[in-house]
Amino acid sequence: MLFYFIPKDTIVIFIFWAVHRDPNLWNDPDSFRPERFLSEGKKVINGGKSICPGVALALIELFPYLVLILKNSKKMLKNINGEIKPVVLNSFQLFVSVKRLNMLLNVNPTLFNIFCTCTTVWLIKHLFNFINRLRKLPPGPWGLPFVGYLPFIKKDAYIQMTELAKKYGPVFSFKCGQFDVVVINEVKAIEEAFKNDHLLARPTTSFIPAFKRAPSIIEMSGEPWRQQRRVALTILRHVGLGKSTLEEKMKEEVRYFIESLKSTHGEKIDFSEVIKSSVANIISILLFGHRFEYNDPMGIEMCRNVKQISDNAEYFSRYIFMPLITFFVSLAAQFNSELKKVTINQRELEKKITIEVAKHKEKDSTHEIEDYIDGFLQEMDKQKDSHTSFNMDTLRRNTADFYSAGSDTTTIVLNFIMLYLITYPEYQQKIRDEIKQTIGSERQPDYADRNSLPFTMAFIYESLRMATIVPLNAHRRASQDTKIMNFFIPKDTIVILNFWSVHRDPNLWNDPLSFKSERFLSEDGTKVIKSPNLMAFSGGKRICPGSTLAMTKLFLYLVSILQNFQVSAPEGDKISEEVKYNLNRMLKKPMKVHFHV
Ligand code: HEM
Repeated sequence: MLFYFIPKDTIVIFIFWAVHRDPNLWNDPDSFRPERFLSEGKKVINGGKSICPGVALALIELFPYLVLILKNSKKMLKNINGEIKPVVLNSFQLFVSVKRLNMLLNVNPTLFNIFCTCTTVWLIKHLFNFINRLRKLPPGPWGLPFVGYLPFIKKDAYIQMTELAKKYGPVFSFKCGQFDVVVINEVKAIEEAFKNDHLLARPTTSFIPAFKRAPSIIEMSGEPWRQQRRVALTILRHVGLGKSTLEEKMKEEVRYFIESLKSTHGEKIDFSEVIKSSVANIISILLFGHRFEYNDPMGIEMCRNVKQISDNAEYFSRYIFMPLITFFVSLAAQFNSELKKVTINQRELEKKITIEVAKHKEKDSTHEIEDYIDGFLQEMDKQKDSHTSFNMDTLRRNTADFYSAGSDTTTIVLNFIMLYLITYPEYQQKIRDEIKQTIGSERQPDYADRNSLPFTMAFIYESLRMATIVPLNAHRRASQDTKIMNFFIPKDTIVILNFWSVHRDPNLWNDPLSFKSERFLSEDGTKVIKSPNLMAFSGGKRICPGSTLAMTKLFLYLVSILQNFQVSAPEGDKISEEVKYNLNRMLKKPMKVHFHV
């Protein structure tokens, strides 16, 4: 520094006094003159990396005290000999001044003392926690008092988080509302998080404030979540998940869908509208034991409810960080149209599920388990404990969650797949050729055909990477103090896994912004390679339980569509690639598509 050598471990003392009294820096440095800070003044607070972490808070706390005292100070300072005198207050004098203020305000002195003591204790505790938190947590951006970084979170939060990771490193943190939030980016850190059992819990808030009292399987934590997930997977496997019996029913559904496309005779249609009822039917079979005709009002209404929830859930990304204001948010629902629509549609969806549950309860008690509702009702009979989470509320909420998660996500990905087929016609042709050579045009595809359709599978993987429809995962919560990459994560911190940062990482993918199916193929193009860096369904013990079902659906729909049709945008139309991000990342505008035989 300034050409002086400072050996390692030397104790370094900064003499701020010398700077603050330097006549070369301050005109008349011994005089008290606030004006010097009004225009080209100098800073009096130490800067650099070791800046006191309490600066912001210290300023916030000093400001109201100063204003409060000076609001009433004229009398106080004049008291001595009738003229205003400059005073320097140390903390004791400040305390005495506050007491004098009490006299001036004419408040009960005991109450006033209690108030001042409580406020001081609260401020000291707050300051202590604040500094302690800063010392322990991973680095990250500053926010405002109380709300933290919340007001600065942008609509495309996943892009913002990826940018922040470039500045602060793969594990960074910020305060958001009442919570500390840790964002985990990059493949190594996320893989470590997948293996960490202390990061399996969810935030204590509900997706929708009005439904807070009965959490669903997606919202649950700890033992109730473990039990619900184990029982749900057992029932779903029992009724066909991952078995050929369900695949046959799925193929039947795909046949109905292809027939409905044929009946359009090449007219342009809104693909997102027609696909959603068919995709929802597959999860309906698992949950309710039956599908709905495409013109059945109940099926149409349920799909509409899910779409409305998904389209209006933008408020959620902000609300989740402020559970303390749940009550006010619930009240605000009367006025907030987005939250109101989500609440109303969730209620309507659950009402229809209640009707299905009632029909199931009428069945003969000795019947076979045919679907999720049957299995859950039977589990309720077994679990008589009054604290059990196997009750009617949870049944209704879980069924709604499975119905939404099982239909909306797959529909969103299929919309992206249509977009990529139209945008890259050379890929569309390559898939069609692959189908022609292996399956032909007569036989309906099975999921087992994926082994002889490597390019088609590579196209699906690349679509999942490019679309990354759940870029910031469903938020997790640290159930215990823990560490990731040696960074401390305190209990109850909200933990966000940033899959977008992995799927766009140039160190993992060559030219990550371009759509290139070949990246998932072996060099000779004969084998598909499923990269561990593709995290579309998350990972670890809380991985999406519907991943195999989703992959089967994506494969069967894509192959059946291209076996029967050529897909294109209507002449003169440019399909919009604009996306929006609510709970999921999805295409913003409906897509009109031509299906030519
Ligand atoms: C392409 C389609 C899909 C994608 C991209 C997807 C993605 C995800 C992701 C990222 C999670 C969060 C996991 C975590 O917390 O780490 C999740 C959870 C979940 N998914 Fe999926 N999913 C899809 C399809 C499905 C389907 C078809 C079902 C129906 C069975 C389903 C049911 C669920 C459920 C119930 C959860 C909550 C699991 C829990 O909290 O334990 N998903 N999904």
